[in-house]
Amino acid sequence: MTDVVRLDAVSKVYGKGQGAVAALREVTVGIPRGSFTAVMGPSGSGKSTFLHCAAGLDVPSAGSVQLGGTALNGMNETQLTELRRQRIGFVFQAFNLVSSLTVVENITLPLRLAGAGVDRAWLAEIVSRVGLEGRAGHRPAQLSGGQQQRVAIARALVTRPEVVFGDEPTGALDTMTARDVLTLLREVVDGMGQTVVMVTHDPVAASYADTVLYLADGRIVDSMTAPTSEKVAERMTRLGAWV
Ligand SMILES: Nc1ncnc2c1ncn2[C@@H]1O[C@H](COP(=O)(O)OP(=O)(O)OP(=O)(O)O)[C@@H](O)[C@H]1O
Repeated sequence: MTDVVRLDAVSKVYGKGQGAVAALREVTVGIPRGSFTAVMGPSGSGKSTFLHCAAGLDVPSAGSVQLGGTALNGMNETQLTELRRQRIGFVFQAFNLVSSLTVVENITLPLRLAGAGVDRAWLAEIVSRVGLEGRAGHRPAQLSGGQQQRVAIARALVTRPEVVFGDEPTGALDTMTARDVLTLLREVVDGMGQTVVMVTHDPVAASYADTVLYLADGRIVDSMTAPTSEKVAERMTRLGAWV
């Protein structure tokens, strides 16, 4: 499998001088196309910084990031914004839907922002895959939390991005609803060939991934394939995440 995201010796330092914080330290990793990756680690280990650097939301202090073979280094903010809009999907803990827009308007918003047309067949397929048929005209307030996150996932998929990044996508959901959303993300990988990279604190969520990357103090210190929630929890305990 080819890597859709590549980080080579990526470091990120916030601040300067005495107050400088090294949030990432020479992180090198490749994310294979069509894979589901969970990023875990103790609080402050650099998970969000990793996601932000990989997604072009933040610029590394050193090292290089590639997305689908395109180097992000040297891109200006306009180019990065365009790249994020066209080639990356995002799913956040807080859904981040526009309350005044309907389900379909929310899903197609990235296309309208990019000035692109709507492929009706593709839209119908996405709405069906995320299980929102019959809800197209609803507004977010008329939906459950799980349904709202399904809208956000559909919105992330609508541009056929190279990769979907999730920042605690199930963090605001109850256990059962979270499992439904994780099952959907798994289907997005298995059925659509999408690549998903998700930051999570939850070993159960991580167990839906193909690979778990463990960050500690800004470095990738371990990875695990075929994770189970028990193995993930045990590894996190050894990292000192929950002591
Ligand atoms: N904008 C910033 N300015 C200064 N320091 C920052 C900034 N963002 C993050 N940091 C610091 O960088 C380190 C890594 O932060 P990051 O948010 O990536 O960790 P995390 O693993 O996502 O944490 P959490 O699980 O608590 O969300 C922390 O020490 C944090 O305080």
